[in-house]
Amino acid sequence: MYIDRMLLKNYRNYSFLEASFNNGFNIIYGNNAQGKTNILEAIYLCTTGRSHRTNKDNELVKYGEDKYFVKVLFSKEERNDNSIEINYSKKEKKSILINEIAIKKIGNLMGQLNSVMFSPEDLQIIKEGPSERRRFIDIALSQLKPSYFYNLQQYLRILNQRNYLLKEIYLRKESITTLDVWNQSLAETGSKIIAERIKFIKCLYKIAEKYHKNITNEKEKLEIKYISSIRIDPGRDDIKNIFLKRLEEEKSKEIQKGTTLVGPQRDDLDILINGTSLKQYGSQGQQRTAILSLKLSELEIVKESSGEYPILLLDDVMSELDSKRREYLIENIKNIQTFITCTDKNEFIKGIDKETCFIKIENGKIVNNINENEG
Ligand SMILES: Nc1ncnc2c1ncn2[C@@H]1O[C@H](COP(=O)(O)OP(=O)(O)OP(=O)(O)O)[C@@H](O)[C@H]1O
Repeated sequence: MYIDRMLLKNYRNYSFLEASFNNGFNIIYGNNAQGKTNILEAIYLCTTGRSHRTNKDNELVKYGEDKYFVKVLFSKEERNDNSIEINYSKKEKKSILINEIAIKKIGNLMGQLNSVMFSPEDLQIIKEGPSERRRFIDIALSQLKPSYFYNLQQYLRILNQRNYLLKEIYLRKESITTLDVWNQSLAETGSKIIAERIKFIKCLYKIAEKYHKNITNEKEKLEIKYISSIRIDPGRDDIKNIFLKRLEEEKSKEIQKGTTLVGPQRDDLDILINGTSLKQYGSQGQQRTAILSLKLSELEIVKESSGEYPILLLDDVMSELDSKRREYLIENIKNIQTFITCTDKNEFIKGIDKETCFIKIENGKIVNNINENEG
């Protein structure tokens, strides 16, 4: 799949933008703070319905305006005139249209236009707390499987209600009579989420391990394990029953604390290099290589499951990688439409041997849009 054209109105620092892209590399270059990332953000918005930088649509509206408009026109194998349009006004709700038809739920957007974003902030997946790692899995899986997205939304609703009930039980003991019903719903939905995550991480690990081995000349072995707070033995245990058992075990502690202590909202990933924790002992370079391997495997998983590569968004990452890793990345994304932001376009000319579109951005405007073949 690839994006042919994009339109923006009053989005971030763009009053109006109309841009055409090619199916290969699109290099968006210019000085700092000119609006390069804003273009990638708008593409990402059309794939997930949310910005990768903020949850607040207000922030996306150009200063002094009260609504924004984003539209991308894209081709897929089965149809080449698809469109996604997002309209947001500070006074009304956000509306999303797929092929000119408004969708009722944001979940309908998932899987329409897939993208993988790779930016320096992705290091947080390794460096920060578990919520960053869960976010990574949830975004990837929601695009792959809209049913996962719906389950997750439902799970979060049940979790909120159950947490509310736990607080109430602490004050009024008799409220405990309804806890079992909530436990059943929580375990039913939560076990599906855990099962999907385990399956996804298994696939991701299998592919990422190979990439990592190649990049490091077989010196490093990358391992990724799903660590569940309900302490299951992946593939062997009946997740729902173990979940219910763990809720029973934690019951009095949960009532004391007024919150649910086990479930997918508490799970994490263990990422290891040669058997030791990458977060604790890995160098910045090793962490970057691991992220590169993860992102490359994500591309493969989307291709395997949907039949088409997603769009790749590389925000400022090229300058963070050494030349060997940069060449490895370029070599492995040859058949993927890629958007690259950078300050110096000459940095990339070496190694890019297919048609490349260079787009120079200055203060929220395209100052050229040339399709060049730099050979
Ligand atoms: N809602 C908004 N309205 C108007 N301008 C905005 C809005 N939000 C951000 N900006 C402006 O957009 C610019 C930043 O855009 P962006 O993040 O795309 O920069 P960039 O070109 O990728 O820069 P860098 O190379 O530093 O990463 C800044 O000038 C900022 O003031």
